[in-house]
Amino acid sequence: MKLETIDYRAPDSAEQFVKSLRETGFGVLSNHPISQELVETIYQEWQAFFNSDEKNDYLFKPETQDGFFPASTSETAKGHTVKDIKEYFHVYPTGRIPDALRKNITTYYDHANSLAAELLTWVEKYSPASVSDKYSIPLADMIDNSEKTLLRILHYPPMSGNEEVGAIRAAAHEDINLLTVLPAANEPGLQVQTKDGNWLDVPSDFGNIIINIGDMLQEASDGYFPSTSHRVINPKGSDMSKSRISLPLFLHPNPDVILSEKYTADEYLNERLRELGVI
Ligand SMILES: O=C(O)CCC(=O)C(=O)O
Ligand SMILES: [Fe+2]
Repeated sequence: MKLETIDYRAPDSAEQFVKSLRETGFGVLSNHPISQELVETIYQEWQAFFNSDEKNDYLFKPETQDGFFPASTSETAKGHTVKDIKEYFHVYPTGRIPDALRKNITTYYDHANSLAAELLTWVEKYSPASVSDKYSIPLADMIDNSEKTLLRILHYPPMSGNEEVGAIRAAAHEDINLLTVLPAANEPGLQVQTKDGNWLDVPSDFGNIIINIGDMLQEASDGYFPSTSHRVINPKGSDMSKSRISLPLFLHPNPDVILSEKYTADEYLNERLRELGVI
């Protein structure tokens, strides 16, 4: 298996993109409309924020899940026992955001959401009728003005050498949401698991946008679109002294959206958050 980078502006980009999602759970787009300059500025601004003590003024609230999640309370991926080596901040439209960082991050949130809605129309268009018949409403409408869509700014600190044995930056996991939209991070490390169980580097050329399927789209498509396991491995050699910043946007439907015969979006999310032990 290989992950091909798809030119967003190519005449057959939609079809190729959905084919890649179906076969690998991932799609990589170049030449897309998200400003790389904006992404770079965000990486710089948030690196400074994570390096400062100000982050501690924004400790996350369990009820709303917005704010700063320190490394000490960071996630343990489903099925794992060791915490990931990361800290992060959750941006929601109604959540807390430091004033100085608000403008760029909310601009990015809006732009990435617009791209995401377009990509969901691509997924819908190239879903076989037997699959799209199962969608309760058009996929793009599911996320329209959703306050549940989450932008996570992740900081993987330099390796100290004192990490817990077996800990990695992000242990293998699947995302909970419909699709995840992720600009290539400022350092490599993201890998996707192939059907035969091997780990493959996701092309991380700066400027690419990486999209992956989450469990909610897998549920809504009755398994046609696979939610693929991915992870972020630790750097080696001189890269150990470098931080890594990444910016996944997790597309969440409005809570009342019917995902499948079994679940609304809200029921599905709560079940998963309970399993993770964060609510
Ligand atoms: O940092 C990355 O590149 C990916 C992060 C990720 O998979 C996640 O937070 O769900
Ligand atoms: Fe993920």
